This record gives sequence, C-alpha cells and structure tokens, in this order.
Amino acid sequence: MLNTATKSEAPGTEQELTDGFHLVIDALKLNGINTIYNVPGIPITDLGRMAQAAGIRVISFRHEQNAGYAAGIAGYLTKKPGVCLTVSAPGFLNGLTALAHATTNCYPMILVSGSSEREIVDLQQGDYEEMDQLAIAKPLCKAAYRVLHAQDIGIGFARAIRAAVSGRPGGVYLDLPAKLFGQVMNAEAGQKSLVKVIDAAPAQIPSPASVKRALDVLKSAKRPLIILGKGAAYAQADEEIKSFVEKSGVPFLPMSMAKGLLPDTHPQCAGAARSTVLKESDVVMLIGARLNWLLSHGKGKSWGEAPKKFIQVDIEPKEMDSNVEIVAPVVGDIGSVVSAFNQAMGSGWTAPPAEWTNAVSSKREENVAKMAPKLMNNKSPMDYHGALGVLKNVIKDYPEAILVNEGANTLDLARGVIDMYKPRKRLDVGTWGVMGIGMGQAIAATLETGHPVLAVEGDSAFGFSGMEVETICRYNLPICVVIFNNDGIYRGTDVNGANSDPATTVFVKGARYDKMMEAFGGVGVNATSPDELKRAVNEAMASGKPTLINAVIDPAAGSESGRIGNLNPQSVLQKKK
Ligand SMILES: CC(C)(COP(=O)(O)OP(=O)(O)OC[C@H]1O[C@@H](n2cnc3c(N)ncnc32)[C@H](O)[C@@H]1OP(=O)(O)O)[C@@H](O)C(=O)NCCC(=O)NCCSC(=O)C(=O)O
Repeated sequence: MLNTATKSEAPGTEQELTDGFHLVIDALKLNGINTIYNVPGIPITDLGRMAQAAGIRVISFRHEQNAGYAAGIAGYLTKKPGVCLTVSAPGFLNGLTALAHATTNCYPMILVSGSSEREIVDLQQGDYEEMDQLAIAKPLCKAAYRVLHAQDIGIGFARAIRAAVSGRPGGVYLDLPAKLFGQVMNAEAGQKSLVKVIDAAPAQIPSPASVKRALDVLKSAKRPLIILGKGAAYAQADEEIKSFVEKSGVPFLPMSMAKGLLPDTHPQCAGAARSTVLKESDVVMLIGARLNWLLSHGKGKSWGEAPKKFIQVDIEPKEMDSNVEIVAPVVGDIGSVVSAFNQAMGSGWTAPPAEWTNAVSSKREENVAKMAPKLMNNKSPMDYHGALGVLKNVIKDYPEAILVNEGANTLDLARGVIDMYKPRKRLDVGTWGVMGIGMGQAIAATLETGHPVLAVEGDSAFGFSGMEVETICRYNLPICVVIFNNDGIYRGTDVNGANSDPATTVFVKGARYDKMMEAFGGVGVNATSPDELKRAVNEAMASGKPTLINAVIDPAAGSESGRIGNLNPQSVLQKKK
C-alpha cells in the first residue's frame, strides 16, 4: 500500500507526496520485515509511531542493548535481518554492543540509528548528540551505510538487508540523519525508488570435488566425530542434517546452541562424552562450527595426542585453516553441502567400527548415570543440580519451549543437564560468553516463534537486562524467568578482608527478585526447594503468564569460571599463598 504522506498545496501542481519516514517504513514492509525492536527518542520517536500505525510490530525496550540482542536473535531464528532502532549517540552506542555481538555470532541484524546533522557533525560544532556514528560502527559490523537523500532509502535498505544475510551472516549498521526523515518527494517516484531484495542469501553450492574429498576422509576414519555448530542450526536444514548424521553412523557433538538439532537423547549423541570424543577421535568433521576457544582452537590437551584430520564445512572460505590444517575444506551453505553429502553417499556407506561407537556410548552412559542421582536431590536451599533436575523435566514436557540461558555456573551446568529435543530451542551467550543477552533474547524468541520461553538466569547475568521484565509484562509475554540466586557472582560467600565494603563478587544477601516482577503486574514466586520450583515453573508454563521465580540457591554453591583456557589468570602473589 502506498504510504502517502501528504499532498502538495501549490495550485495547479497538486501531487501525492511522501517523506523519509514513510519510505523507511515502506522499504521494510516491501522486504517482509514486520518487527522492529526499539527504544524511542530523538529523532526516531515518530518513526516508531508511524511504523506501528502502518502495521509493523514495534516493540519498545527499556535499553537499546536489550533491543539489539532481541534483533540479533530474531535474525538467527528467522534468517531475516532483525532490526533494532535507536536514537543517536548514546542510544547508538548502547545498541552497538549488540551489533558487534551479532557480527561475531553470525546473526543477521541491522542497527538503524538516527543521527545528527552531517554539516554540523563534520565541522564538530556541537550538535545535539553529535557523533560520527558511521565511522564508529564500521569496524564492528559486516557493512555500514549512511543514507542522505530520501530517494536513496530503498537502495540503503536493500544493501543493508543483502549484506546482513548473504554469505556469512552478520550485523549491518544503517545511519539515518534526522533531516532525512522530513525530506519530501513525489510519492510515485518514492515508491519506484524502493528495492525488493531478490534472493538475498543465494545458495552456495559446494564443488563436487570438495564433497568427494570430505566424504573420502570421513570414510577412512576409524574413530570419526561430527561437531555441529550453531551455523548448522541457523541453516534450517534440519532434515538433511539429521539424515546425514544418521546415515553416517558417526557420533556427533553439538555445540551449545546446536543442541536439539538432533535430540540430545539420540543414540549417536556424544555430548555427555565430550572429553573422550575430542581426545580419541581421528577424523573430525565440523559443520557450521568454528575452531575457536570453545573448541580449544583444535589443539592442545583437550584434543589428545593422536594425530587428527579435520574436515570443515563453512560458508566462509577464510574460516579454513584458521587454527589448524583443514585437510578437506567444503565451502558452501550448510543446506547445500549436507544435501550434496547425502546424495554422494548413496546406499553403500559403511558405519564406523563398532569398537568406537560402543566406546562412546559406554562413556556417555557412564557420565549420565553419574549425574542422575545429583539431579534428584531435594535440598533446601537448593544446589545447582537439584534445581536443574527440575528444569530438565520441564523442557522434556514442553519440548517446543525455548530455553534462554546465561550465567557462569548456571550456564555451564544447565548446558550439560538440560537435554534439548528440537532445533534452535536453546539460545545462550554465544561466542563471546556475553552476560546480558537474557531478557532481549527471551522477548524476541517468543515473539518470533509464538512459543513460550524458559529463561534460566544467573543472578548476576539477569542484572544486565533485568529492567526488561517490565517489557515482558507490558506485552504480556509467555516468559518464565528462573533466577538462580546464590547471592553473588560465582557464589555469594566471598569476604573482603580489607575494609567494610562488600567483596567484589557478592550481592545483597537474600534478595527477592520475584518482587520486581510483581511490581509490574507479573507473577513472582520465591522457591526455596526443588519441589517448590517444580510447582512454580509448571504453573507458569501452563498459564503462559509472565512469571519470575527467585530460586534460592545455596550461596556456597558454585565455582569460579575456570574452564576457559588460560583466560582466567591468577596473580603470582595469590598463587604463592
Ligand atoms: C568451551 C566449553 C564448550 C567446554 O565445556 P566443557 O565443560 O569442557 O564441556 P561441556 O559443558 O560440554 O561438558 C562438561 C562435562 O559434562 C559432560 N556432560 C555433558 N552433558 C552431560 C549429560 N547430559 N550428562 C552427563 N554428563 C554430561 C561432558 O561430557 C563433560 O564431561 P567430560 O566428557 O567427562 O569432560 C564450555 O566451557 C563453554 O561453552 N563455555 C562457555 C562458557 C561461557 O561462555 N561462559 C560465560 C562466561 S561467564 C562470565 O562472564 C565470567 O565468568 O566471567
């Protein structure tokens, strides 16, 4: 529909007019972008209002970083760029962390920020929120564009959309100076200037030679392993991936956001035998997973002594050989590559030696059996395993629900304990281990998919986005937030011996986060035992009402994040003690 702004008034020259505001909205609608995550303010308040009036869903947050995390995860879930709209300088900077996070995690996202007048900014004459936003955004995203003229809005959005989703997806910045919104032009010419992006993320077909090479290497293995990353989950090639893994008979290890691509309870899943498969495998096929710190860069003691060959499937050729030699690189989009694998495998594929698959299964069963009794304890205050045992069963009963997870212990333990059954149901801190993704991701996840969300949050992690519980209540979203409250970061028992200030890692003892939810009309529950937690979460999932459960965890439970390579150095003096 033509979004006519007004008519010109000069006698005899009457014509339909449009303006920058309407052209931005038309450009989004033309390209099927129907949600904007935003924080209103100068100069984009009216843009949000008009977009809402024009049928776009405009979700207003309390802080741009959370709106940005929402947009990023919306992109991951839908393969369309998630749009975050902010005001100039401070709002833009708040959104920028999320834009960089989207780029790092390969989520398609566009940060659209209003900006101040070019002429004044460039002469540094002190305009309202003066800042050269384009220059600042550039190193933190895949592409950055500024639109100065209303007739270029169509091209500006087309470039932004294509850059966000094509090849390896990522974040794009679009700078819209305040003056642009008020620029008036002929409505027909305005509509003609809009661009519908055709085939925004074209299939990238792998070369037949690379497919054959990869399968030959996999076939030659005695102890093969497939590692699935969130790139594989992003691809939405779920059936192809499942049939490839099953046909190959190879044990698979899901990275945290790839959990559920095949169920964690699948007989080939090696998640509960992680150390064993990394160490013992002789051929490793990476599908949409990068050999970064989360995989110890493909070398060192996690990978064992035995020589290893790597096969890597990625849309980005530069990813190959980034840390170790890739003997069989396959460049292409994951859907196309895996379907080529399936075709090339034919019917004559032989499963890996039973000696290997049996060894992986027994290790997995041993670890699962070791953990099982810990998950059934009914201690009060709770420990992590007692509380997580409850949540594991909730996800089993509600496999469509989306699990959002952040924290230190809360993240590390939930990742292992809570089995996922369906693709793209686990959303977490991603490549950077960001604390603060929680409420933004929870909000976008339910809005984009229509499914309820269970957000399992460390008390510290929750604090970064906690004010968005008001947003959850305002939009009446089916989100149940469970806060693992052990009174601090890692644990709540640290003591400062130097003066009367609290230790750097502790919070107010016995805090009642549930009261925050009640303040905005949601349901708040204080749960002190696994039984109470179970009752409260089940009620929340059944009712769909915005709920926050303060799960009281023993302040002494929990340990400091220490598994992250050598990134957590100790002082020489501390070591000597
Ligand atoms: C890099 C990692 C994938 C490596 O994790 P690991 O702990 O080595 O592996 P996992 O978590 O997958 O598994 C741990 C162990 O549990 C076993 N395991 C896994 N699943 C199961 C089940 N279901 N049952 C029993 N045992 C299981 C698995 O085999 C491992 O045992 P074994 O096989 O016997 O070894 C992870 O550390 C990670 O994702 N880290 C991200 C952390 C992060 O981003 N933190 C945010 C920073 S917090 C912060 O800001 C800060 O602290 O500062």
